[in-house]
Amino acid sequence: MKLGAIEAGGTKFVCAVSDGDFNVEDRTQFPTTTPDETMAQVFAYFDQHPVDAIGIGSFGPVSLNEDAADFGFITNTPKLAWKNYDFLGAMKTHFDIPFYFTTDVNVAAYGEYQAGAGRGKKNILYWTVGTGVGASYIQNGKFLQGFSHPEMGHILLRHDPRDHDFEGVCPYHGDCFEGLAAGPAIEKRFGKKGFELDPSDEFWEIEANYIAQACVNATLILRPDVIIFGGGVMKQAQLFPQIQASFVKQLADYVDTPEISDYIIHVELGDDAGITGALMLAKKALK
Ligand SMILES: Nc1ncnc2c1ncn2[C@@H]1O[C@H](COP(=O)(O)OP(=O)(O)OP(=O)(O)O)[C@@H](O)[C@H]1O
Ligand SMILES: [Zn+2]
Repeated sequence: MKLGAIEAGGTKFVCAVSDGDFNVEDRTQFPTTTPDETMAQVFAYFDQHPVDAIGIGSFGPVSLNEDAADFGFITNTPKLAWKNYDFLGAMKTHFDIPFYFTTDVNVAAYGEYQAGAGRGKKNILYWTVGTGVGASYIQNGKFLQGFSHPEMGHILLRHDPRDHDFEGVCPYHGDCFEGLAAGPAIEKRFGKKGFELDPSDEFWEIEANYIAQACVNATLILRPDVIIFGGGVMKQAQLFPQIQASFVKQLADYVDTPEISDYIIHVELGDDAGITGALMLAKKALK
C-alpha cells in the first residue's frame, strides 16, 4: 500500500509518499504560486509516485460541508488566485482514488494527536501561532466541525493594559487573537520579527496574556484534555511558563484542568506533523 500526503500552505506545498505504516519514502516541496502552476506540479509528482489514497491539508478557509456544492473548495482566501478554487475537484479529475480533504491545521493536529504531543489523549486542542493563528479540536478522533471548521484564531480578546493602544493587524477584525498575537502583529509593534526580540523582553508577558486568554476561553467551551501549541512564535520557550501562570490566574480555579505543566504544552512533531497527519488521514480514507 502507498499513501500520499499534501500539505498545501499559503507559501509552500509539500507532497510526500509513504508505505502503509507511514514511513516516508519520498518528499518534495515547491512554492505556492498560481493554482494552474502549483497543481501541475502536484499532478506530476503523484503521476511519478502513484498512491492508493491521498490526505490533503489545505490553507483556507476551505469548505468542509459535505452537503454543500463547494465542498473541497478553498473559499474566501486573501490569496486571490485561489479564491473559490475547487482543490478537491481538481484532484479528483486527475486521480481516481480516495481523498481525505481538510484544513492544514487539522492535518497537523491529527499528526500530533496520533503520534506527537497528544498521543494517548482523547480530546486535544491544537493551536498554531505563526503568520496566522489556526486551531483544531479533535474529540474522540474526530475533528470538531459544524457548518464548517472552527476559526478559533479570530476569537476576540481583552487588551492587555500595557498594550492598550495597539489596534491589531487582522484585516477583518483588527484586534482579534491573530491580530494581536501572531507573528505579523509582533512585527508591526516593534518593526522587527519576534525572534529578534530578547526572550526577557516584557512584551512576552503581554503575548502570554493573550495566549492564556485564548486557553481560558477554549477551556471553558471545550474542556480539552490537553492544549498543544506550535508555529513560529511558539518557538519562544519562555512563553510556556508565562502562559501557564497567566492561565491559572485568569481561570481562577473556576473549573478543574489537568496539571498545568501537562496541560499547555509544545508540539512534538513540529514541521513533520502535517505530513504525518495527512498520511494517516489518507489511510483512513481508504477504509
Ligand atoms: N523563533 C521565533 N520567535 C518568534 N517569532 C517567530 C520565530 N520564528 C518565526 N517566528 C514568526 O512566526 C511567523 C512564521 O510562522 P511559521 O513559522 O509558523 O510559518 P507559517 O507557516 O507562515 O505560519 P502559518 O501556519 O500561520 O501559515 C513569522 O511571523 C515569524 O516572524
Ligand atoms: Zn481576525
